[in-house]
Formats: sequence, C-alpha cells, structure tokens
Amino acid sequence: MADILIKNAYVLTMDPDLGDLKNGTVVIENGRITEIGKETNENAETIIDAKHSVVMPGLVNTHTHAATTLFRGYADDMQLAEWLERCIWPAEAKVTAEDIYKGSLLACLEMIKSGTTSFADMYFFMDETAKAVELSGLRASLSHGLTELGNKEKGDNDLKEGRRFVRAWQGAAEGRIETMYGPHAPNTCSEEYLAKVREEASRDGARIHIHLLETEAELTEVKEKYGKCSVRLLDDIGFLGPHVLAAHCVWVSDSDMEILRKRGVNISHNVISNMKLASGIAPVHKMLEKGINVSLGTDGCASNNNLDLFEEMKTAALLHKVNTFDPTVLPARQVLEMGTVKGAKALDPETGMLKAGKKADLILVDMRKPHLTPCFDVASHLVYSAKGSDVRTTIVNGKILMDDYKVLALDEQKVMEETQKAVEELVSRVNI
Ligand SMILES: C[C@H]1O[C@@H](n2cnc3c(O)ncnc32)[C@H](O)[C@@H]1O
Ligand SMILES: [Zn+2]
Repeated sequence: MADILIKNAYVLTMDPDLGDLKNGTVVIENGRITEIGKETNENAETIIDAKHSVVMPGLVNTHTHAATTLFRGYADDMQLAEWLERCIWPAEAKVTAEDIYKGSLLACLEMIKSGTTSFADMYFFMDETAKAVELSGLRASLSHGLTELGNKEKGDNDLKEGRRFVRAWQGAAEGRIETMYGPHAPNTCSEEYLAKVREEASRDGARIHIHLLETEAELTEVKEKYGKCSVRLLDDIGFLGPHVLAAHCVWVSDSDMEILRKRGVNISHNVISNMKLASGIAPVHKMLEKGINVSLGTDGCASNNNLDLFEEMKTAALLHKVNTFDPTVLPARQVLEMGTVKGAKALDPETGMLKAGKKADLILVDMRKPHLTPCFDVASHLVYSAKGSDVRTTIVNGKILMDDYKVLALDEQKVMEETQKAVEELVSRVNI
C-alpha cells in the first residue's frame, strides 16, 4: 500500500514531457513519487482529496539567512554597506546560539506555511539552524558564513568552524540536510582565502554558496584591489563551476555572464532584497537567454522582509518586464521554473518536478479564493495572483508537514511566542 494518494487535483508537474493534468493523481511511497496519472487503483494509508487545489512541486529558496527573522523590520531603508556595518553586524555580534535556533525555527515555520520545501542558507551557529531543519521536516543546503574582513585569525577560525559544520551535518536528517562552504563575498574575503575555501570544498566534495556582485560598491572595490572584477577574480583561481551557488549577480557584465555560463554556475536571483537595498537590477532575462541556471531566493528577513517565494515570483516577473519595456519577458511558466525546477537544479535535482522517481517535495495550493476566481490559466494565477498563504498542504520527503493549513511538525503559537521573547531579551541586552 502506498503512503499518500493525492486525488482529484490539478497537477502542475513542471515536467515538460508530462505537462499539466486535470483531475490527476499523485502517489507517494517511501519519500518518493511513484506514480502520476489520471486514475489509479492504488490504495494508500493517507488519501488527500485535492479538489479545487493545484498540486505542484514545492518552491525552492536558493538564498536566505533563515535566523534573520530575528531582525525582521529592525533596520529598513538603508544601503547594503551601511545596513550591514551599522546595524546588522553589530546586532549579530550579540545573538546567542539559542536565539539562532528560535529564529531559524520561525523561518522554517514561515516557509512550510508559504509553500517552500527546501532552502539554501548561510549564517552562523549553524548547528542551531540544522537542528531547526531536522525538527521542522524541511530540506536544506546549509553553510557557515565565512567572513574574513581583513582579519586572518577571524578567517581561519571561520574556516575551521565551516569545515567542522560541513563534516558534522552532511546527509543528516534522513538525507534532508546538505552542507556547503559559505565564503561571504569577494569583497569580504581575500583572493588567497577564497582559493583556500575552494580547495577545502573540493577535498570534502562539498559545494559552495557565495554572495557575488550584489552591489556596485563590490564591483569598484574588487576592481581597485585586483584590477579585475569579482567573476574574473574567482575564475582565475579556479573557483567557479556547477558546484557554486552565487547569490545576486546584479553587477555582472556580458563577459562575466559568458564565464558564469561556461562554468555552469548556479545563480540565485533575490529581486525583493535587491530592490529594498537599492542594489540594482540583475540582468536576469539575459542570463536566462544564455542558458544560465537562474533560480529565486528571498535573502534574509532583514532585507526582504519575509520568506514568501510567491511574492518573489510575482516581483521578478514584473520588475524585468518594466526594466526592459517588454511585457513578454519572464512569462509565468518561466518564473515558475525558476521557483521550482531551476532551484532544484541548484540544490537537489532529485526534487523540483512531479515525476515518478523524484523525491516527494510538493505543495497543494487552495484555489477556492476570491482573488483566484475565475481561473483561465493556473500558471498565471500562481505567479500573478496567489500568495504564500494560499498553500494548504506542504509535503517534504513524503512526509506531511502542513495538512490543510494545520502545521503538524511544529507548534505554531509556541514558535512565534518564543522568538518574540528571545528578541525582546536581545533588545534589552544590547539596546538595539
Ligand atoms: C552571512 C552574513 O551575511 C549577511 N547578509 C545578509 N544579507 C546579506 C546581503 O544581502 N548581502 C551581504 N550579506 C548579507 C548576514 O547578515 C550575515 O552576517
Ligand atoms: Zn544574502
């Protein structure tokens, strides 16, 4: 007998061979999708009637700092350098491991409720984020942020911790946790340091998560220091490849894009964070045209200020249309691909699509809502009309984490209360 049978659904498979199925079924067994079709005789332990719902792959958030839910709304309306140096880094210097656990758990809760089934994270006290992922049931690619900032001793200590974390958690939580190395950015880590990280990562068979060309300031700083931009700098030390996940890539030139394409680098587009910090507009449609794998990220709640990938999809679709004066740019289906298949390619290609054999990471979106009525085109609704709060059921690795709006894995009220309390204590401790 199967574990879960979802029936009467509009199945948006994101599989180009299968397309969409009206009145379809999805069968799940041992954490994997075993069957997708019109009808089935299959029986199952749990049967979900998905009438009036869309079943689709869970959304993939390819760049965030989960625990920064702690700083949601704390420092708004500033530019990146000032925001980090004057507000975020001083506050982060005062947080405890327990704070990070609570902030990460809140992020996991928010992601489960808004249809995100996996995410890539870079932060510190990462054991705490890993514990939160383990408990919540989500899938994640986690890295300890390595920020050298001209201080060799700090860089070495960060790298030591990053290495320990990579080795301690790789494959944990029934294989839901992948670990990565997380050098912060080419303007906060030196060339030698980045080369060392690259070496360590390849020795451990781990992938790398980095901020890349987020701001014009980084472009100028790196050019002044090395006589070349960040992409060339990384390429010259053999850093780039399909094992690299690069967040932002706002200030990439045509020749940078060519390098990123040639090396098969995965890009995470963080449109709302880039807009809020006024970092600029990434040339996303050009990168997509070149065949670069561009997925979506929210960045942290300190610069977004939420983790709702439905908002991210709509904003990306709209911004690139107006920026190019071309409404045909980033149509709904392509944006859905960025939020699912392309994100999965960057983190775990065994997810991101509803297809027999893939890992069972999927969501049910409730279409019985005023703002989703009438419905001419499901893909259009998911990108232009739906919200994270329309997600009614979230399944990861074949396990139901939210069932018809009820989160099973976590105590919602308790998670919110505890984080609120932790932030109040943090504020009284450090006077932020
Ligand atoms: C891991 C560190 O990175 C910091 N951070 C959060 N958001 C951004 C961003 O958009 N660019 C660069 N660095 C960022 C985070 O607060 C940690 O200190
Ligand atoms: Zn970031």
